[in-house]
Amino acid sequence: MTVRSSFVVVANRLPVDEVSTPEGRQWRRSPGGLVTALHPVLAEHQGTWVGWAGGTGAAPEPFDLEGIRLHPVPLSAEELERYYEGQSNATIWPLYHDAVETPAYKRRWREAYRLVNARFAEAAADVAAEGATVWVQDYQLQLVPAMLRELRPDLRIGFFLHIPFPPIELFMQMPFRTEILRGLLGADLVGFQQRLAAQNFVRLARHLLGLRYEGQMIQVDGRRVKAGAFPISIDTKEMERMAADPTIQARAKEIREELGNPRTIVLGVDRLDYTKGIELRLKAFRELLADGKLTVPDAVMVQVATPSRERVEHYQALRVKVEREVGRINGEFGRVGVPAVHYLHQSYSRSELAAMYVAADVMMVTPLRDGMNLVAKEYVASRADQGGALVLSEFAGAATELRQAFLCNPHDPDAVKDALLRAVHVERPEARRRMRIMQRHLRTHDVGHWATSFLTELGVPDAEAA
Ligand SMILES: O=P(O)(O)OC[C@H]1O[C@@H](O)[C@H](O)[C@@H](O)[C@@H]1O
Repeated sequence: MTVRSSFVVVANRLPVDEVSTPEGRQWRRSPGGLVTALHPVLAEHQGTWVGWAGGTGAAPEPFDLEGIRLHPVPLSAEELERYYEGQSNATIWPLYHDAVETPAYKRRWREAYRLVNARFAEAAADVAAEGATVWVQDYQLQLVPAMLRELRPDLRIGFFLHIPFPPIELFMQMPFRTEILRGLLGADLVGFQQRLAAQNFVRLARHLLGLRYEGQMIQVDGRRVKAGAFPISIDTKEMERMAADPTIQARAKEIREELGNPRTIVLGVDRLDYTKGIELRLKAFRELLADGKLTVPDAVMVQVATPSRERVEHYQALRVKVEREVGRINGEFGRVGVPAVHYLHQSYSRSELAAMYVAADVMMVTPLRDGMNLVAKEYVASRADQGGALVLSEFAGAATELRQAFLCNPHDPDAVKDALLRAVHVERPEARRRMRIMQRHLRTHDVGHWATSFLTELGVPDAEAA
């Protein structure tokens, strides 16, 4: 029997991982910030999360986990290739990130995207109670709001885009641009990470459909659709607590020792994605070694590059480039047993990452374009000792809030080198001052604050539960 909920989240992925235990395969809640933020609201409303459970073929039956109903949506192998790897991650992802890699446009990908979006919309329509609130997440599901409204005009529908929303000139490249825009306009509230992105959206509605707007309110088919900025954040308290844990602190010390107790550890933690600016960061480090401004083993770099979207061509090409650069740096500047760059193409647990944050003197977050970048926020929250320094690209959404970071333009190699050197040599009191201000901001602007602001704006009565 289908359980109906008054609060439904729809996202490409379910917030669960399948793990092997002695009792067999089991589902575990994944540690992401989004599910942490939404858990109280979901639990309070006997909420349902609609999403893909990973894998292809038949989906598991709906199940309950820690007070949330999980409703899996199936994807066939062909849909995985066309909807997820193709349209979502080889068309929309690069286009929305300033086309830093060339987007590919394929009709069969679009068709699969339509079909899969319709499947998600139908699943949401099935599980939503009369008058329920449905919150649709991210670029993989931009057609869902309009499809869902068509099926269920009684629902209150919110949409949040976690990645950037491009300026009109770029968006206009998209072959089915009107359909995407109409899809988003099916929501009552469309949320973005940045004010500029919300402005891009309302201007696009006028440009493409001739719709009138006032401020952030668009008039469409006799309805009002509101756009707004809601910068996402992390579970600050949980990050602070984890980083302060004695076992994490001990592990951080151990990491420093394993690296040979260098004076400066420079850290990068990213999905291996071409938007993240991993190569330009490596290049900046190499040039500083070549200039003699940094030396091995006084300074070492650790780059975690989590495997991601590995069957998509641009990602395969990036891996080759990054690994070539790492090899070049180690070849030129490493010694036996003392590499200059420790490159880790692996996934790490949250606790190991927390220990790396605590161990690092300088964190480098240098995306060419990023909706927010939560790694930057996690690093700041993890430094209860107010040590460390953050180098941050101006093109990460986080730069709007973390103004005390060492900000740089990632397109300018000299600016990246300069920011890195300033972060390496910053005086302790100045570094502490910067960290303190950023930490204060994150304590009030955590992921719970994000969810509450969005849901309150959407008109959910007891959104404070978030
Ligand atoms: O789900 P993927 O393709 O592994 O990527 C990880 C995440 O990357 C984020 O940046 C996207 O906004 C998410 O929607 C996505 O889930």
